[in-house]
Formats: sequence, structure tokens, C-alpha cells
Amino acid sequence: MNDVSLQGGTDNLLDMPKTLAMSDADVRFYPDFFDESEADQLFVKLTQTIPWRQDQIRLFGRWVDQPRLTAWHGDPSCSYTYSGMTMQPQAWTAELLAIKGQIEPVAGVVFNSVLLNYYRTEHDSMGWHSDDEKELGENPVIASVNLGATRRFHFKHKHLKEQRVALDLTAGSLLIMAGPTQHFWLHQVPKSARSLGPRINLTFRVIR
Ligand SMILES: O=C(O)CCC(=O)C(=O)O
Ligand SMILES: [Fe+2]
Repeated sequence: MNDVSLQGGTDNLLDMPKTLAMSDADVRFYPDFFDESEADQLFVKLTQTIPWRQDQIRLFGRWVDQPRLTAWHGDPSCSYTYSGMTMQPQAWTAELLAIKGQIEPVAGVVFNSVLLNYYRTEHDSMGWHSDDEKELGENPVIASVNLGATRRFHFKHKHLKEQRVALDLTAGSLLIMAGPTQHFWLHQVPKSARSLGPRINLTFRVIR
């Protein structure tokens, strides 16, 4: 797989995103959106204050543990169906509201919910999917915040099989997926062969 090619932006211009060179997509990456100490503090706080759950999914007719822990927070009106499960949101916490307030100006939308994933080790993962549930609307803006261990993130185009992109989601980084990205691309966080510590990912969403 090719490493991602990045256009525009330099590391000393913190507010300048790197736009991923992907057709049929609008993907922007802010490698240092949160500074190191802020990212460390948020990671510790979220580890302690979020009610992490081990959900199960149906796989070939059996119930199996999802390979990660999850949580779902948002406005009371936001129920959401994910992998066949309908979830009621937990209330916003102080840290979640603080992160939301910082990312909304760059994402250009007001989010009403966030899905959190806790990857305990290199064995935890998320398989290929698009965030294309109908509750998310036609061209959803999804803002993904990364804390803790760096994990590799993969995109692959649904129709143009040779088009694949990989990037490292480092602590403090922000990835914004918008426009037609979810129509044309799948993404995943694969297991890693290297031993890794825990990671938290937050995907802020607008549910209709
Ligand atoms: O952990 C990640 O970086 C991706 C999470 C994701 O794709 C999702 O929650 O839909
Ligand atoms: Fe996703």
C-alpha cells in the first residue's frame, strides 16, 4: 500500500490542514490539532470518565465481542443505529464538550453526538466500513479525534480497486471526512503486528 500523498499545509502552520489527494473525497488531516500535553490529559480523563462498554455483534449466526470498547454520547434526542444495534446516547461530559467546542470551528458544523472507540491493544481493530447510515444524511461531516497510541488508518475506494491510502493517526491529530467520502470510500483500523498501548478515537457526527 502506498503512503498517503499530502498537499498543502506545513507543520509550523498549525491551523493549515493537509488535504489528502483522494478522488471522490474531501479528507483533511490536522496532525497536531491538540498539543502533546493536552492530548495526554484528555486521554487519561476519557479513560477514567467514559462508561466504556464491551458490546457484542452478530457474526455468522453467533454473538461475539466487538474487538474494542465503545461509548456513545450526545444530545438526548440522538438515538443511532450502528452495526444493527440501536443506541441511546449518554450525556455530554465536560471533556467531550470541550473537544466538541474546539473542533466545530474547523469542521464548520455543530455536532450533536460522538461515537467513542477504545482500542485496548494492537489486537483491537475496526473492519472495513463506510459511515453511511441514513441518520447521518447525504454527505456527512465526520470529525475524528485521536488520543493515545498511534494507529494506522486505511482508506480504499469502493470501485477503483487500485486506489488505497494509508496514514498514521497520531495522538492529538484530527481527521475530517466530508463531501462524498463515505459514498466512495471504505475505511478501517486493522490489527497491528507490533505491540501497542491503548488508543481512544472519537468520531463526532450530526444525527438527523
Ligand atoms: O478508530 C478510528 O480511527 C476509526 C473509527 C471509525 O471509523 C468509526 O468510528 O466509524
Ligand atoms: Fe468509520
